[in-house]
Amino acid sequence: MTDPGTAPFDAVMVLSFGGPDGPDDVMPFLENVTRGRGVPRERLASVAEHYMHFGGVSPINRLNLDIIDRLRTALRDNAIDLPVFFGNRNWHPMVEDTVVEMFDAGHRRVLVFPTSAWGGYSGCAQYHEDIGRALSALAERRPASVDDPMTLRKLPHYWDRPEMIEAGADALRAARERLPEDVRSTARVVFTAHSVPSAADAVAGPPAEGGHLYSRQVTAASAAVAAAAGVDDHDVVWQSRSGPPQVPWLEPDIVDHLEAIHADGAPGAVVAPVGFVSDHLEVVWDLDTEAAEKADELGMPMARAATVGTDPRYVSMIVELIRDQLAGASTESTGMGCTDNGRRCVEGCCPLVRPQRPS
Ligand SMILES: CC1=C(CCC(=O)O)c2cc3nc(cc4[nH]c(cc5[nH]c(cc1n2)c(C)c5CCC(=O)O)c(CCC(=O)O)c4C)C(CCC(=O)O)=C3C
Ligand SMILES: [Fe+2]
Repeated sequence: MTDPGTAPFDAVMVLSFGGPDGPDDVMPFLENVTRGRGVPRERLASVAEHYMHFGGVSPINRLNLDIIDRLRTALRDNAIDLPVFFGNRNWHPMVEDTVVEMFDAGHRRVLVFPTSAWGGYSGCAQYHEDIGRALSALAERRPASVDDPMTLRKLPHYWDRPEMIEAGADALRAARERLPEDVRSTARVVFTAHSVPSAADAVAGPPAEGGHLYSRQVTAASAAVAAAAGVDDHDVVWQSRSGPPQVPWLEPDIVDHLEAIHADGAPGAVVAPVGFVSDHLEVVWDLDTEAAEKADELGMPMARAATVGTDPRYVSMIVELIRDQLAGASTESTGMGCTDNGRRCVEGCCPLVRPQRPS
């Protein structure tokens, strides 16, 4: 038998968040997402409403299937003969089922591409946990896997890859071109990413680095995209906060921020969703609906930049990440976020912080 530590990789799994495929899926999906994590009932009901505006269907599954389709083509074009599987944290196909399916098909060394580019609990550690949970399910459902184990290697954070920065910069320029001509050069450029509890961000990253890994990465990605697009000045804001209102999350919120820059005299805004790779619900609801309505109400022209997932460079980047591994990269040499079988990147990094309710 080949040593499982050195055998070549034999499959790829795209690991994502998941989303409902119809109205009956919405509540069970939301219950999976929150799994006992202090999200108030009212917030769930209002998020369910957002999904219901789109017939109870999140665009995320279709968008991921499209990325997978293009990835299969790109692997074939690069003579990389690896099948691509799909698994999710919160909705079907569930990662637990996909890992059993891969095992049954004979795969033992799998590269896992997460649809989050980031560090932090929600962007990285929780994907490691998904892998760990799927391996526990495998051990229960396929006892033979204990003696014939699988290795699932999560690929590293990729927010800083040149393909991401260049695709983001082109999307930003294209959005600016869609604004009325008289505000194009003076519109405020605003980058946005998913908010997280401030306490979670404070402990994100290797303990020795002083935390805030996620917000530091989002800030650095925004600066790099702005520079590549020739933008001198920009803001970084947050969106889609959840949790009880008394618990602090990263601020300012995009909608409040539009009011603030309008009051400050901004003649228009370009909103760039740097935190997301595709136009899933957080983008089409929180930006294209809520933020766009606010901009309308203020009479301030706003253009939303495309997410990078549709850019061919996104899929080229995935191929490069895979190629590095096929060339023998180790988890240590690969960069932060890359570990096997759900291990944390660094001892004690990115712990789950339970929301503290004020006493
Ligand atoms: C950092 C981050 C990313 C980016 C990294 C990544 O891409 O992974 C992200 C992505 C996404 N978040 C998404 C949806 C939701 N996030 C929620 C809740 C939460 N997100 C959080 C953080 C993040 N989330 C946090 C700290 C919570 C609080 C509760 C908890 O700790 O779990 C809830 C529950 C209801 C609510 O509270 O809003 C929903 C429905 C969708 C799918 C949209 C679709 O269906 O198209 C996607 C891609
Ligand atoms: Fe989220």
